Amino acid sequence: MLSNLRIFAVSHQTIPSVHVNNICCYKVRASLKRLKPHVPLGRNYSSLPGLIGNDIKSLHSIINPPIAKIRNIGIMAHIDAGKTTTTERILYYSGYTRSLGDVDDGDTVTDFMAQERERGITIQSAAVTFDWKGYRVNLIDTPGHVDFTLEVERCLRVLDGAVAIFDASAGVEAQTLTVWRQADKHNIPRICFLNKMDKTGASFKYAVESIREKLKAKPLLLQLPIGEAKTFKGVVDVVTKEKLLWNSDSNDGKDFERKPLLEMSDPELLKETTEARNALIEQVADLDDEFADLVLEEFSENFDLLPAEKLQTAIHRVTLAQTAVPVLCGSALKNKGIQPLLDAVTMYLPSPEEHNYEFLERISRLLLPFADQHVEIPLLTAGNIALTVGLKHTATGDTIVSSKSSALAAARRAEREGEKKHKHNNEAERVLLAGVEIPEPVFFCTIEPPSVSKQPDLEHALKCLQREDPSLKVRLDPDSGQTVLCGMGELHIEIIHDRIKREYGLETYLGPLQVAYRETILNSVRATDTLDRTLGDKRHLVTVEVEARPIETSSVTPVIEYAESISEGLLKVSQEAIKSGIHSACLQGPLLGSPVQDVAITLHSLTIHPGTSTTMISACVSRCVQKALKKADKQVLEPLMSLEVTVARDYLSPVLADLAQRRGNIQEIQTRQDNKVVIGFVPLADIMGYSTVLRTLTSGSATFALELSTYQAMNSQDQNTLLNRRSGLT
Ligand SMILES: Nc1nc2c(ncn2[C@@H]2O[C@H](COP(=O)(O)OP(=O)(O)OP(=O)(O)O)[C@@H](O)[C@H]2O)c(=O)[nH]1
Repeated sequence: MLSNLRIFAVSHQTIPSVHVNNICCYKVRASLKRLKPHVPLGRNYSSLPGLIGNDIKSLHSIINPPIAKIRNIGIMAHIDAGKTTTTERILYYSGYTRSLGDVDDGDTVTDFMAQERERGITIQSAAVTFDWKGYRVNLIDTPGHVDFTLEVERCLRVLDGAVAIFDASAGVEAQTLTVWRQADKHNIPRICFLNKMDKTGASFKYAVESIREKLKAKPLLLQLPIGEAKTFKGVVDVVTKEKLLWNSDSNDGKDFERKPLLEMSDPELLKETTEARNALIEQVADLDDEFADLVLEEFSENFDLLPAEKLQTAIHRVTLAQTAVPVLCGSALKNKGIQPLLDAVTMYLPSPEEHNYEFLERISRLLLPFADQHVEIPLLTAGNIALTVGLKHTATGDTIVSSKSSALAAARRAEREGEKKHKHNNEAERVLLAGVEIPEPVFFCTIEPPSVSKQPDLEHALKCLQREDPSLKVRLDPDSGQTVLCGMGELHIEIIHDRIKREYGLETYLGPLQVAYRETILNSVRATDTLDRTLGDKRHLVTVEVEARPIETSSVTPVIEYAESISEGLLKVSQEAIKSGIHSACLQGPLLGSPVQDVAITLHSLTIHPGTSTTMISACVSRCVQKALKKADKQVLEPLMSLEVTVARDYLSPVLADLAQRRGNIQEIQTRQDNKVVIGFVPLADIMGYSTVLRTLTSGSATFALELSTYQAMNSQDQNTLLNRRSGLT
């Protein structure tokens, strides 16, 4: 019986059907050979868990661990904070790989897409499974680049907890804020890991402060670093008052020394740790009444007598309640601090039964993931993460349930509990449960197959990629008939292009990358239209009057209103047709053919000759709305991006001068260690290809993060230049 199964759709090659027993080893082995191109060079298949030879037995033990011993967690962070490196260390220390993968050498387990290996970045989330001290951990490594923010969000939906990784020399960065907000939205308890403690400029204090200030979170300091930057050699466990030192001679970090802090050998460190522990106890007591009672009743005289386990249990509760976040530190690259991080994952993050889910779900074919390798499994108990294949109509963000009636029951329950928003929707809509929020694409470009005969193959490839990645939008240009790709950023579209080539064997041609503008109207206008057509012996006759007026919504979905004079009976038969006519008209504005935002359409009158088809009603309404939009005063809106550039002091001036030329609006310049952080806004049209320019300007020392902030009105001069360029006048 499957229950509480959360679906996390990824496109992977599946392996032939296998049952988990020894007889099937050969089959697994054969399929792994077929998957060989994905397996990192220099890595041994036998290092993959539970898939080979004798190791296959271990799958029995890991498939069905008790639910309390399962942790479904994600790793999330700003780009380059070290998620993949940390994941590699985790897999190594938990015994699931026999060598340490390195992003810089392109041989990690979780970055298994060719593009990830080549670029040293994570694009697609990878799921891996391993055991740690009797716990089963399902872990998802998510991308840090802002172009793949949807990928992060779809992972968060299936997780019970997350580890947020920070670069200790940078603290909270732009994308950390985004993923933190996403985790807030999905109520995911977190622990923080301050990575790169070995790096020049690393500062535990600075990073903790930035968590407090920028994330508005309460950090619980469970560790203190021993040394910083070049001198970093270990951590102090504040809860147990022990020091953990990694032997600098042992380069894989497997062995380390854990010793109680003693007055004789470490008087200073002991004093500092005792103070930190007392502060931690007070902080947790403030947040947890049960713990406060315990401390007051039994240990108020001497906090030293409070057993570590009592404090750990209270920290677990506080973490689950999300009133504070445990903070740990280390250096994944230098192999320090990873084992205590794993202990903290099992100790403080929730098991699936502690994370409240509404539904029980059932599905027929399941695969146990290990990055790009899978084993089909016969069943799965509650609380696990698995992959499923072959679902034809299911896309990322959907919730799969056992039956419509259970979904309706769940929806009714949600409604009773206050989610009234579905109340007025029809039944089909009510069974749709909370999905992932799909960000609006800001770039588009045309894509063409090498020959017309390959068009169906291209359509198939795009359909598959879209199901996996809903932030990729595909549409047909009605004028040219060309296929248009809409995506989150330059890198996003580049990767899609590359994947079509590598995974579907199709060489395609991309047109120039263009900014996705929008349009709006500035005044109210009315228009009337009549459609009178006879097809065969049937007359289709519609007369309609609409009014278009500007409103403030920041949405491309038009608000639709009906005048009181329109009878309910008429609306009943034609409402869907009217809606679709209005929507299609607003998808292509009169200025640039871009979506129209911030507009309300009122239907003032409608007469329909009996026998008129709904298609004709829709066509007439659409034409009439387009007429009205054309008559109005119009305005182009352009995407305004929020930008954060981190740059060494010496390069600040050229970066600022360059941004000024790009219509950049600088809001603030912060100091972060030896770096300056420039925060501001810049129109997307002026920031295309910025990574190359920034690299040249700063000799590769700067990084930046870009995110859609809003759509803003263009000034008339810029708008005219754009319109002239589009119409071929300049
Ligand atoms: N000094 C130092 N460098 C590190 C550490 N961890 C990772 N790095 C380096 O930081 C860079 C980024 O590491 P990744 O592990 O790819 O980071 P990521 O967060 O997975 O990156 P994305 O997936 O692209 O967001 C690489 O060059 C790593 O070698 C660390 O503890 N110390």
